[in-house]
Amino acid sequence: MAVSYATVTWDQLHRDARQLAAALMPLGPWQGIVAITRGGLIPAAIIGRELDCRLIESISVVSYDEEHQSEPRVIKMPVAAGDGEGFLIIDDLVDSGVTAQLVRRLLPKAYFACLYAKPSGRPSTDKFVVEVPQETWILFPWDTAPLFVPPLARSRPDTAT
Ligand SMILES: O=P(O)(O)OC[C@H]1O[C@H](OP(=O)(O)OP(=O)(O)O)[C@H](O)[C@@H]1O
Ligand SMILES: Nc1nc2[nH]cnc2c(=O)[nH]1
Ligand SMILES: [Mg+2]
Repeated sequence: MAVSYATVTWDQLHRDARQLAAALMPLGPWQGIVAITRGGLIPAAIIGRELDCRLIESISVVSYDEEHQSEPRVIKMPVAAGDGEGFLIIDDLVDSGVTAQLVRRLLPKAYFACLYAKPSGRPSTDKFVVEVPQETWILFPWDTAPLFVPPLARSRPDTAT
């Protein structure tokens, strides 16, 4: 279980994806992008737009049920990407690095980039934007919604901090 949570807003995610695109631009041209679903889909769309890259393939991997990790399962292969030559692999984050290692084995010539990296996953990336502590759980904009919070003066004494 995570010790703390870090919330990423849509604005922050967009800025971080554009920063990643700027770092990837001089390493191109890229023939295509492989998004790791589902978390890599929105970052891949933003990066594809910035790099003017319209060939977006996907690989579907299931690694977590909420915060519980399981053996990763590939439920759709990225057939258009061949061995990965000329392709970028994009994901939202690496945590243990297990998902990234699995996808890299399937696309050995591709370049792996993500927005956020925890220390255990960092060696499995070629590029990332922000390092996040291992015990922090990242909450993406699609994981959250604004919620009413009562004013301090109206909260029960035993719940006020
Ligand atoms: O480095 P790891 O420990 O392998 O974890 C990273 C993976 O876990 C999450 O995917 P998840 O399986 O939760 O699926 P989702 O992208 O569909 O939400 C995240 O989007 C990465 O793909
Ligand atoms: N949303 C989210 N998914 C994950 N999958 C593995 N680590 C994380 C994380 O920190 N946040
Ligand atoms: Mg994922």
